[in-house]
Amino acid sequence: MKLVVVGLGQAGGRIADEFARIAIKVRQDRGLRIVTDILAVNTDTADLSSLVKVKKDQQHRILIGGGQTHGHGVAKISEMGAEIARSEKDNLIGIVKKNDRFYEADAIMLLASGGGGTGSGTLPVVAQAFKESFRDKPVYAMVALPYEHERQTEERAVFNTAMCLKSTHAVTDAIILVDNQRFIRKAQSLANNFQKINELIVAPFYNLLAAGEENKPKYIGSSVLDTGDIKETLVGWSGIGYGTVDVDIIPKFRGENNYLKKNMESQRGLYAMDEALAEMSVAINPVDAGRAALLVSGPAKEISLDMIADLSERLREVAPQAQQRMGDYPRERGVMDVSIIMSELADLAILRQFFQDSKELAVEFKERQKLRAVKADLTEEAARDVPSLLE
Ligand SMILES: Nc1nc2c(ncn2[C@@H]2O[C@H](COP(=O)(O)OP(=O)(O)OP(=O)(O)O)[C@@H](O)[C@H]2O)c(=O)[nH]1
Repeated sequence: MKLVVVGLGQAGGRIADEFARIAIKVRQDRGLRIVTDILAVNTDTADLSSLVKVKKDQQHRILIGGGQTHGHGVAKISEMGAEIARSEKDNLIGIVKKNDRFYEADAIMLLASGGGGTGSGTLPVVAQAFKESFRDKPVYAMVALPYEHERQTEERAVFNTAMCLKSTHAVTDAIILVDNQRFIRKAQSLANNFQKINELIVAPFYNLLAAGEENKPKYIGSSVLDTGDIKETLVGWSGIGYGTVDVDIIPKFRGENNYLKKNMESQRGLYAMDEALAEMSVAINPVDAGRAALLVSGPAKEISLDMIADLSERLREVAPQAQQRMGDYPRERGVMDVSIIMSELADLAILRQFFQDSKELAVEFKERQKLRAVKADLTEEAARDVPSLLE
């Protein structure tokens, strides 16, 4: 599968940069193309300059709203991000279309954080514009949700996220939710290490995108998870998970007993699958998933039909209502990994929390505004009889 990747705002740009890194790696290591173009769009010049892999020209690092922000961002005001995007959308559509390989792209992936102002505000507006202009390509969004401490202390982060999610859901084919907090559960030191978090976020896409593009017969699995499968799976609220196991962690069976040998192979796959489920990008209830896709990748010798059947059975157990798609990709060396997409999720507690909190915040913001207006009137009243120095 080939994507046009567009990162919006600082987080979006950095995640796009990570997509650029893996795209280069897939091209070098496997001779495959998984993206047709990667753009970073921002209201902040410094954020654009700090990227590493996204091409440096103005057609790839795109400054928008320079007239309003003078290149300094929108300071968390997502309404301003949205307004800027409305005036720049035709320009962005033009840039995306101009790329020679655009016709090869299977879908568009937009990336942003929910908590800032540029990414959260521009995302729904750009998604809607792309959806209307590029009718044959699905538009997906990936949204990084704020950390727990930001949810507790930064009202704007909650409010922006809720507005962004509600609006983006209305105009995209799927939203992949990425809860930043889940990526620091294991190691608190990751809190300030966005590069590492972004690597973890993007890791599942390496094989998921490459598997369907593979053209060498020996690397084509018995069941290919191709672009059509991913498009059929990615619908509505979605999460993504990735698990990996060292092939040597469960020693190879060297005896003659085929049953035990197969059993050990399956154990490796199941181990990686359990990790992928435990490490989903957002807390989900898999029982609630309407669609699921699983890709297992590993050395050809280690992937058997029995193992795929076992993984499929486990997936059926954990997500019994999901329309299931499975694939194998005999490519990796030394490791076996499993990538999982869970989609069409209806029961997401974290979403309800964002919407509920921001509903209360909206009321509070109005109250505060009223109070400020009353106080301003009182001050003006008090100043009325003071002589002015101006003519
Ligand atoms: N996953 C991830 N999250 C990030 C990254 N950088 C910032 N964030 C999160 O994104 C939110 C802040 O949004 P930014 O993307 O920095 O803001 P912006 O969209 O550029 O908007 P403004 O700065 O207001 O113009 C916070 O919740 C951060 O925790 C990143 O590289 N990766």
